[in-house]
Amino acid sequence: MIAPSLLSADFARLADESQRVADADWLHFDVMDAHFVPNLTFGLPVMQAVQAVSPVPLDCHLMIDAPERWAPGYAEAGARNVTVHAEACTDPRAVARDIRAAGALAGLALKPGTPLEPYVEVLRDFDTLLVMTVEPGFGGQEFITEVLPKVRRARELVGTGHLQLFVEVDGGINADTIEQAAEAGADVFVAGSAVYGAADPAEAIAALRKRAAAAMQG
Ligand SMILES: O=C(CO)[C@H](O)[C@H](O)COP(=O)(O)O
Ligand SMILES: [Fe+2]
Repeated sequence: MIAPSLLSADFARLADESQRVADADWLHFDVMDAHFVPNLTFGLPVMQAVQAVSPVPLDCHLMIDAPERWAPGYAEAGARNVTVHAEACTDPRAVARDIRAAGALAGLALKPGTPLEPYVEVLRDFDTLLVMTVEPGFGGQEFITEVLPKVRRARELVGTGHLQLFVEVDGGINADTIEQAAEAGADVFVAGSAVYGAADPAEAIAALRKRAAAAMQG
């Protein structure tokens, strides 16, 4: 699945920008609070406004402190998937339960330096694992190749049936890096600048999808 990130869209035209990626699978919505990450974007009221007009289901990535307080609201508003950061949660299982009870898929995100192993059992209660391939906070950064073993390990755990979840990668995904991520086992690809920075976002999505599918078959 390809999930363009609105972080790289024109914030003054969010309705149009969601229409421009109507062929995408999920529309990635990066919530930043200037505490968990050193940047501030948008929150629940803006998400509700986008949700009302978007032709694509929303994938909310909450880069915020105290996600337990806010995550269920995004699910209640109609998000398809709501992801919280492991580093910000005191009880990730409880957050997953609340997100699912409110009707969305539940995701757990790991920063590049956060290991997977301590979260393997917790992830049995989640639907999505978001592996950050840049330090969270900004779009347009370079893909961190060193994170790929974490993607491989997650795919292995899904392959053996220990986990059942989407393996999503976020940060620095473009026509080149998407192949490495797909080969390592990712199946959801967030792309901000590679989609919204392209002259034709629909074409960019199709090209990314094609490259990922070819790499996955290989
Ligand atoms: O979570 C994020 C940053 O914290 C964004 O989703 C991500 O950076 C997408 O932007 P790009 O594809 O330009 O790297
Ligand atoms: Fe994100």
